[in-house]
Amino acid sequence: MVEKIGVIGGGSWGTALAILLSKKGYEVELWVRNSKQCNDMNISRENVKYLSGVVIPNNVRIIDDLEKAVTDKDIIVLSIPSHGVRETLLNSKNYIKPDQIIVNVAKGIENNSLMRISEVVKEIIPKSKYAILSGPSHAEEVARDMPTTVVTASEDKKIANYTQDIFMSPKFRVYTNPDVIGVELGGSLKNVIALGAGISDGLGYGDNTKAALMTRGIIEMSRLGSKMGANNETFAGLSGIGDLIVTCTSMHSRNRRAGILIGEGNSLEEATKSVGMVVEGVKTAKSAYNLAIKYNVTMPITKEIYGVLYEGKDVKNSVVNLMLRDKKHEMEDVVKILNNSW
Ligand SMILES: NC(=O)C1=CN([C@@H]2O[C@H](COP(=O)(O)OP(=O)(O)OC[C@H]3O[C@@H](n4cnc5c(N)ncnc54)[C@H](O)[C@@H]3O)[C@@H](O)[C@H]2O)C=CC1
Ligand SMILES: O=C(CO)COP(=O)(O)O
Repeated sequence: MVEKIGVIGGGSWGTALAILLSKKGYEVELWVRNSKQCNDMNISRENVKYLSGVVIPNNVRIIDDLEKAVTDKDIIVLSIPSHGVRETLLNSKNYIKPDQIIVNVAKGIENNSLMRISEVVKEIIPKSKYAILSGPSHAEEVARDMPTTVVTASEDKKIANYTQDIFMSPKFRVYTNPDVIGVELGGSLKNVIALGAGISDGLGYGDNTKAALMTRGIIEMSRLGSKMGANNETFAGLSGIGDLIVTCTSMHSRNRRAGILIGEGNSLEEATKSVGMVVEGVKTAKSAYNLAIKYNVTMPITKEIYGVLYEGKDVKNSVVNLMLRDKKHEMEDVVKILNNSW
């Protein structure tokens, strides 16, 4: 049986995944919200704005009709920015049936509700079959067939295994993990740390500083995850440290690039405008900051990034604040986290 797949969201990631899935022989429809962009993509067979230089195969049907894109699909891939997921699901829920599998690839946490995407999906389509696909996977490289590894998580093992089979290819290796909370949090929270890594680069700091941000960053991500019910080991995997590494070090990273611009003295608005694609870490910084308060978890890096983005804090003062915190035993938190006694 040929699987029918609707990829909802024609940004860089949706386009790259539509190409990957179409090469596997599935029937793929790619929904692009903007009609002009949809038309342009049909003419040029390229997503010039979000993924230039990559040919979109003719067997990917590019459409702007959301109803058609979700109707009768075996799988619906949600590849829109996290802040657009709720609205898009509300607009399409009447056409989605409970036996269709929803694979979310967005990495973010809602600002007002502080909900993860699985929770948003469950609220709007209560009986849906849900999986998340996440990990170190820049669209620019996946679309060019560069070896990439990711993880899919679902509460239902059968759905995780099915999603693994659907996406797996010789250049795209998919692992499974039952920990939906951990995989969702890892992919979302790493974007906040990546903004920090970019800011550090923009300030002219070096590899030592970035290594510090990444190492202490994964610790505070795990700390929050632990309180929210994630499995701590997940943060040592592809959706945790793996994605943190790629996002903090790659020039493809939208979050890191925005951070660099902020570190160089640009405003948040100037930075996001210049990147021109979704910088999920900006909104997630607000959600993570509020989750840290809600769960009474210490997240110093996230707190400083929030201060820079939303309270007009000077980035240099933030570095000073982080460096001059109270003295600590390095492994204290780690042992507690690993023992699940945090
Ligand atoms: N680009 C990448 O390499 C990867 C991105 N992701 C995640 O995938 C999600 C999508 O990211 P990208 O494709 O990079 O974004 P993008 O910035 O390349 O494109 C976003 C797309 O979503 C559309 N859009 C924007 N706001 C919308 C809304 N409110 N409702 C419906 N559609 C809307 C835009 O028109 C555009 O087509 C994000 O959560 C991102 O973190 C995950 C892995 C890799
Ligand atoms: O999550 C991503 C790659 O795994 C994409 O986000 P960035 O572009 O910020 O790295």
